[in-house]
Amino acid sequence: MSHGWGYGADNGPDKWVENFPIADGPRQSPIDIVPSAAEYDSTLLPLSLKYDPATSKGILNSGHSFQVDFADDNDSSTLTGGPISGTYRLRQFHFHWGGSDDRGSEHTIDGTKFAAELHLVHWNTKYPSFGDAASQSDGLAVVGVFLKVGGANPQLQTVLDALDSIKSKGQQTTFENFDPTILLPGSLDYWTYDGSLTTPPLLESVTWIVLKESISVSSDQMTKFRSLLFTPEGADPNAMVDNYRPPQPLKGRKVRASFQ
Ligand SMILES: Cc1cc(C)cc(S(N)(=O)=O)c1
Ligand SMILES: [Zn+2]
Repeated sequence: MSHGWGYGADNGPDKWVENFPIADGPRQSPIDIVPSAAEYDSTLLPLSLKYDPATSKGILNSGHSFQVDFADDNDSSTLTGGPISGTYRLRQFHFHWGGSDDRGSEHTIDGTKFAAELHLVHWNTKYPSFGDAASQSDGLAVVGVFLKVGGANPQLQTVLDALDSIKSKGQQTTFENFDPTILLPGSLDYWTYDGSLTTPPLLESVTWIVLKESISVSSDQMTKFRSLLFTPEGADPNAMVDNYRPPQPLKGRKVRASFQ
């Protein structure tokens, strides 16, 4: 039984192309963002993120990260404006992080890694479902937010307090009445480019919207992320750390900025 993809030496990002040839595709993510090379686009609209806390459902250890899932059977929690057309519904958010504070983000800025990165995943309601949207070139929109080590983040702590209940792969618990807006920085200025999912199946269906302003996280809070396990209960424990893909070739893509 060949083991599935992961982030280890034998099944990590450099090996994914063996089972997912799109890994070498023309619009892969993440990328290194070079602000001086990004083009200000005055036609880009402000982001409009409208989330209803009543749509948050549960929190799950997926074995690759942890995610908070949202009810997406109506337009209660949506992304509109920004670089996208139409309405995209919030599906889930999750994080990527490192084994130490000097690494962990997927996107980088002028080669600088952050300790972690938050992804808020939305799907285009012109398609009937998330699954359908995920295979379409304009199917998904992911808002990325960098976590920079500094002062403790009280808003993040409410999420981290739930991690004791989902230590192992496959564990989940309820996580209700949570508004992810509280995780966002003060400014919604962003860079945007056409990319992909950053984990298999690496589908090239994502409009990436990476916020310029980071949110804070303390070193102690980073330790909490690292208390999770890649492995299910009863298996040899393998700490969930370094669950990030490194930047991929730009291959001629333009990165636009919503700000000057
Ligand atoms: C596989 C996968 C699924 C989802 C919903 C989101 C991602 S990511 N890391 O590109 O935001 C990856
Ligand atoms: Zn992600």
